[in-house]
Amino acid sequence: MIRILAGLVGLATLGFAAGAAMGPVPFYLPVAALILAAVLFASARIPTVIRFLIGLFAVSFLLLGVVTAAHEAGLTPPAMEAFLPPPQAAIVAALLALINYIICYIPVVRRIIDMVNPFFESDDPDRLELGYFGDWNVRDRTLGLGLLGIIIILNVIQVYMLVLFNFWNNRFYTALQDKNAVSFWYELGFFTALATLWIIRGMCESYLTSILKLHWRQWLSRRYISQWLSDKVHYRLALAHDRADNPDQRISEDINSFTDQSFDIYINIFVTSLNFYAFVQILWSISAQFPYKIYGFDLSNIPGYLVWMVLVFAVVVTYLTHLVGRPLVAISFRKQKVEADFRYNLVRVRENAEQIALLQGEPVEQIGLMDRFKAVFSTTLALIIRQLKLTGVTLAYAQVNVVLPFVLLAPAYFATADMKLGAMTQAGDAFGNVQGAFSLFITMYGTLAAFKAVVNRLTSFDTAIERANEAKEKGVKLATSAGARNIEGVDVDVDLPGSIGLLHKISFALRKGERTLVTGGSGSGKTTLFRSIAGIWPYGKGRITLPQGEDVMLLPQQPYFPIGTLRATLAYPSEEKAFADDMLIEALTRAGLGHLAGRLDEHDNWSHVLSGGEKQRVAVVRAILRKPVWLLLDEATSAMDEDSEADIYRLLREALPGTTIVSIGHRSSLAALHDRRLALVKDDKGTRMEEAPLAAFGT
Ligand SMILES: Nc1ncnc2c1ncn2[C@@H]1O[C@H](COP(=O)(O)OP(=O)(O)OP(=O)(O)O)[C@@H](O)[C@H]1O
Repeated sequence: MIRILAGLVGLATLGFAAGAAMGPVPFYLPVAALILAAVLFASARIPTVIRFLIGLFAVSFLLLGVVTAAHEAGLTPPAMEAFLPPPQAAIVAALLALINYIICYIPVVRRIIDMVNPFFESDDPDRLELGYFGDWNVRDRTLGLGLLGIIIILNVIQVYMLVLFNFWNNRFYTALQDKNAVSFWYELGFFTALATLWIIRGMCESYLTSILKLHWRQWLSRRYISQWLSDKVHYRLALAHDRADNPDQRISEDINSFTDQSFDIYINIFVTSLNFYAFVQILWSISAQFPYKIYGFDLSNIPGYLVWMVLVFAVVVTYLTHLVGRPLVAISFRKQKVEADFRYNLVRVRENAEQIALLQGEPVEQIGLMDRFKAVFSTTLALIIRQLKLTGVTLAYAQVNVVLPFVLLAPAYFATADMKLGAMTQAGDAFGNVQGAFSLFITMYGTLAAFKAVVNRLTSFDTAIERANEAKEKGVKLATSAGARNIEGVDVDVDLPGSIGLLHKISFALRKGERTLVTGGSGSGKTTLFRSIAGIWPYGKGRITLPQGEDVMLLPQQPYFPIGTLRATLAYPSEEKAFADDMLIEALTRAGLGHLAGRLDEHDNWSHVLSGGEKQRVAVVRAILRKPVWLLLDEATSAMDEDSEADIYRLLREALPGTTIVSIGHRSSLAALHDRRLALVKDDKGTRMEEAPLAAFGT
């Protein structure tokens, strides 16, 4: 597509060049067309979203260029005269394409574009809600680029309308000054029509922008959530907690801010550039009408002196703003972190309400929470103070700007008898718009600083996810073998985070069909060894071989409960409706939870409702429903009395005859429920795993 456009612009170059050679077409048109054609050819390799914008500007260039050339050649009807675009508008379109191309090569901007781009390339299906115009099934790429294009066009219309307002300003005040009632009422009618269009345009832009941001956020959230949850990345991130604090906040808030701000910043800069172009011409052309003498030297002898004055003023203030505002990026970054820490700790109190109440831990929780809040307080204070300084600079700048145009224009106004008030107000308006464009950096400093912090948090999250993915390759290797019957480990090292050794060169075989009890002192590494067998522990080396295609299920001491219906809790991690009612009820009854059979569709936080023993029975129900080939029980019956524990083991043997059970446990009564024991034994040389007599356990 972009190559076809490049070809068209190439053809236009020839056409404009011929026109210029014959006279009427201005020389800058073929020059701009040639540069644009080169940009389009080179654009094949840049991100889609920017290529699309360049394409959009190239189409605008072609349209404006043809209109301009036709006008210069005297081919446009006189009735169209008032509506023709200004002669250099085509150049601005070409320039915008060039600028968009160049920014791709600024490293920090490129990093942001690379984060923005994937949505605009995505083939994911989506649904666009357009109110009265119905709902449409579209790909995200079509939705993103389509809405972006419309919003850009709406913004061009906005700038065009601002120029119309500027000229209206002159006519309106002149009519007032001349006490010309007819002209006054006519201009008021013109204003009403323009203002109506302004409102409709604004509403369309606001709606479409919000819809685009919302869909983009949805897409990004889906992508980050899937990366975070895939391949146990979330678990490895939690283990290496220094890498990316509070992933929840990055996914919920940072993505929201990113989609919100990156779009606003781009549109803001785009509109400001157009504004700048439109009004700098007006200000430039009227500079000569406003003589300004300093020590006898008339400044209006300098072409466009008003523009230069605004520029010098803005450069000085921009530099000052940068000096004052620079630390904002780091402070904003820290603020996001401490806010998330504070919120997370509040959630932890809510989640562990019972434990805290039983231990009467409220005072210490309060101290802990207020400590967290202290960090929020001091960071917010640092932010307030920094923003105060920045606000001082921007407010002072804004106030000076109120009077500056008049200070510069007044001497000429008073000295020139026939100068109208309208000319003065139009110049003041143009002055304000140009200075607004120059001071974009100043007014947006706070937003840019916050945005940079958000970009940093998302990129460091990306890096952390990448590292967590790399860590997947580390740790004990799990190999599956078609010929294997048992789970076997040979010379396995299991480490703790920070390369601290836990188990060194241990070898073991968990034999199919044989109930094995793994024992060892507290903290000897039994659970961590189970994590390695389950394939989630990323620290260590060696190889554990498992029989191919055989499901391994691990039941921890404290099972996880999602918030939802009891049915969903029992089926977890399968779909809520994965099991028929009679299967669920039978499993519940066999596990001693028959009293819950009527509550399958009750929605609750079941981990707070059920007793410790009941929770462990629910985990057993899950195992019965899933029927794994290997069932690893990590103190999974510790909350039950010895008789209940024996019942549960009997149930597992009956309900899962093809399942091999391997348990970790401390109770001597477990000996009778197993066929064999492996013990982790610690001595001066480290911890080793050895065969141990069952009878000797617990004595
Ligand atoms: N995520 C972790 N980060 C750092 N150290 C850990 C982590 N998990 C476990 N450890 C440490 O590894 C050691 C072994 O822990 P593990 O839970 O495997 O022991 P265990 O034999 O199952 O103990 P217990 O019988 O008391 O349950 C302990 O010293 C523990 O502090």
